[in-house]
Amino acid sequence: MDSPTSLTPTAAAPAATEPLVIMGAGLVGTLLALYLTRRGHPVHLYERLPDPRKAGLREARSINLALSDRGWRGLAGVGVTDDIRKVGIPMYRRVMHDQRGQLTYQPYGQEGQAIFSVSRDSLNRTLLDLVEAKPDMEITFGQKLTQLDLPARRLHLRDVASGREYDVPYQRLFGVDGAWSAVRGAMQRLDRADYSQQYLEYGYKELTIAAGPNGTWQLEKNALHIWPRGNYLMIALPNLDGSFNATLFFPYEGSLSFDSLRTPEEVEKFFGDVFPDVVPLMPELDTEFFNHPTGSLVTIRCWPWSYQDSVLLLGDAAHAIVPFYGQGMNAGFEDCTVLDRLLDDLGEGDWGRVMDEFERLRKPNTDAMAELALYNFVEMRDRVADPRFLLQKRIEAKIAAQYPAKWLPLYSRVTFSPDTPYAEAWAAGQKQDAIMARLMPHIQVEEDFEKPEVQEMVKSILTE
Ligand SMILES: Cc1cc2nc3c(=O)[nH]c(=O)nc-3n(C[C@H](O)[C@H](O)[C@H](O)COP(=O)(O)OP(=O)(O)OC[C@H]3O[C@@H](n4cnc5c(N)ncnc54)[C@H](O)[C@@H]3O)c2cc1C
Ligand SMILES: NC(=O)C1=CN([C@@H]2O[C@H](COP(=O)(O)OP(=O)(O)OC[C@H]3O[C@@H](n4cnc5c(N)ncnc54)[C@H](OP(=O)(O)O)[C@@H]3O)[C@@H](O)[C@H]2O)C=CC1
Ligand SMILES: Nc1ccccc1C(=O)C[C@H](N)C(=O)O
Repeated sequence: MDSPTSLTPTAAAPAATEPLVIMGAGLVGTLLALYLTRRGHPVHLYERLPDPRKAGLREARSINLALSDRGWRGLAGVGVTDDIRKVGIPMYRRVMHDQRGQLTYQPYGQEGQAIFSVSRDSLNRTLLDLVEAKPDMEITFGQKLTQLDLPARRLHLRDVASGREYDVPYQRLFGVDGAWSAVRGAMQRLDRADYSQQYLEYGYKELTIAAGPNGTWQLEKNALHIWPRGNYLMIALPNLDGSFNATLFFPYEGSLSFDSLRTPEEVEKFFGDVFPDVVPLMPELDTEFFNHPTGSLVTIRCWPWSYQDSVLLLGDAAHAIVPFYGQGMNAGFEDCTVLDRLLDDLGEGDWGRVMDEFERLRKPNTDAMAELALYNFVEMRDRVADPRFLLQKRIEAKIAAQYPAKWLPLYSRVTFSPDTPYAEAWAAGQKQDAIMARLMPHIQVEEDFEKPEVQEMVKSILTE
């Protein structure tokens, strides 16, 4: 994890009575609230949407999420892992489905290592329950931030139900209002604010693979399923009720695209041709395809993430990434861990310093994660269908077993490390890719790895 270096702790400030304001009660906002309240601060959370626990399910997108070690560490810091573990399903491997319905497998890590499928809604509700149980915590739902006066430290909010508009002063504001952050929007209008957004030419559509009789799973339960098709892909993550949430990542335009599938017949023909094994398990395919929204996919980078000592962006508001590594929420949870650690190390006497240090530590790592997410897009839609790639992964696992001190696969560094900085993982992964490019021409089948000349080559490369 990003750790502060050679910093002198400053004296902790007396507990502030004015609440810290958090804008956005999504995944990261609620976790952040738990961290800040644990430090003795009153917290006021504002959220644009109604309380999901009262309003029922909205038409949620990204229905389930992969939670991995960084996310678990973030949850562990406020002692809530047990609550979440109850609603998670471990996924130990990728299962690839080819066009004839044949399966290949790729374990995520070592025996017993898994990423967890959790429902966004359960996670959000659980975190909200935990937040609400704390004293000195206020959550106001249905309040949308419409304007932010940064120099005057004043929020302008609209009560969504009544339309009433009002101002709220603050001393410290945490902008955790997601990829389309209004807090960031205000900061972007300042002098020397950098901002970029890059959309993929792909969108995503969420679909359902039905549960079998008595809530049984019709595909392997403890796995993440992938239908890699070169230029596009579908994935599926398991739910507790026996269903799977499938997501099609597909071009917006072109000969095979959202644009080209206009009728139920076209959708059925397309799915029947390219995903034949799963179509019989998707009885609502047509309705869902035409009724569910098509989501866009974007990488957002900005700088700075803070304003004086009064505003800090975290989570997607600071670094929205495409979902292909399953790390957006995990990175946001890691933001909370890093901020908490900085507050321990630096004290709370100088928030400006804490905020500066936070963005300095986090930015290179979330930039690296943005690259990794794009890298995994190509891997998931294309490379996992290539037997040579799967062979390479098996060889990497053998190298890791033989030289554990020298080789940890990139996926493990990103996913199964609670704290390796993303930038360090990405740099090591690029080096490993270069090594594998030298080695693989000498390996045609798995047994070739045992040949003395290959063993010699591996040894010599690793000691270079
Ligand atoms: C298809 C898909 C799959 C994904 N899969 C994974 C995965 O497997 N693993 C993973 O780690 N990540 C995944 N992600 C990323 C993950 O969803 C995000 O990183 C995560 O939701 C970010 O949390 P957040 O709290 O920063 O933002 P959000 O969860 O978006 O929360 C922001 C909150 O702020 C509120 N808000 C917004 N604007 C305002 C305003 N003006 N006023 C008041 N409130 C406001 C919103 O209503 C929302 O509740 C996925 C994303 C997508 C799209
Ligand atoms: N990096 C990525 O590719 C993606 C990341 N995500 C993350 O997951 C979170 C939850 O996703 P989900 O529930 O689907 O949220 P939504 O995509 O439904 O977005 C929530 C709100 O953000 C605003 N919004 C959405 N798309 C855009 C856009 N292209 N430009 C400007 N504003 C937009 C809209 O606000 P209004 O109604 O006021 O206009 C919308 O109602 C998001 O907040 C985001 O952080 C989600 C999708 C893609
Ligand atoms: N949650 C996701 C959402 C969309 C796309 C991929 C994921 C993944 O989790 C991929 C997984 N990490 C993998 O590498 O197989």
